[in-house]
Amino acid sequence: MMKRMYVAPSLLAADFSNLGREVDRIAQADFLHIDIMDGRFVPNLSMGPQVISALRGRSELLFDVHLMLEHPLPYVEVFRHAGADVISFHMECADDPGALIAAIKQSGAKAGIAVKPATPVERLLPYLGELYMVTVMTVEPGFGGQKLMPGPLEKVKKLKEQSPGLLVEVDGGVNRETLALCRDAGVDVLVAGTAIFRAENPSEEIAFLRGSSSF
Ligand SMILES: O=C(CO)[C@H](O)[C@H](O)COP(=O)(O)O
Ligand SMILES: [Fe+2]
Repeated sequence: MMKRMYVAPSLLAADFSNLGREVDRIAQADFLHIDIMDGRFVPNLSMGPQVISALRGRSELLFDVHLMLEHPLPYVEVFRHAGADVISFHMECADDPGALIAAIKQSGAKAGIAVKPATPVERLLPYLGELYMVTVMTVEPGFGGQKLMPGPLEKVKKLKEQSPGLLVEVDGGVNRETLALCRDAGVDVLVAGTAIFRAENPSEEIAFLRGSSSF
């Protein structure tokens, strides 16, 4: 029996002139992945809390907010208030990961940590017991539409061995072609922007990635 994976379409690849309608097109997903970029930690800017607030009334999906911010702490409460269910920050810019996890939990959200492709998984180990999710980046953060790097998938295996109950998400370049690599590594949550939002039929892509379809 194939493991059923969770699917998190990444809003970054949606048609920004029609975000409400775009969210309706992926209503049968599990999470909505929302990339927040500050132009400092990553060389790109994306969107702010207003977009999340605007979509919150339109969607019942769990909002999985991926903060690519150099200084995330002051924004935890802001994004929770806007409607985030899961808030993940980057290990590479966390002076005090314990304090960030505590702030996210205090806000009422579930806590996650994301890691860039070159960041060793060992840096996460002290925090695994406190986390709902770890996001393993399979591209350099900053842009959608890149090619998946297989190397970081080794981290997924290690994380699942250490902490079987933790949700391990992969982010970057996930599509029909790279799905098997992710599945073999033991991934729980697939982020897919381009593959889902640029598809003619996003529902079909979601079902295919999830493993509940025999396309
Ligand atoms: O965090 C991200 C980029 O920093 C995005 O979530 C990611 O790139 C998803 O887009 P795609 O599926 O098109 O690769
Ligand atoms: Fe992301």
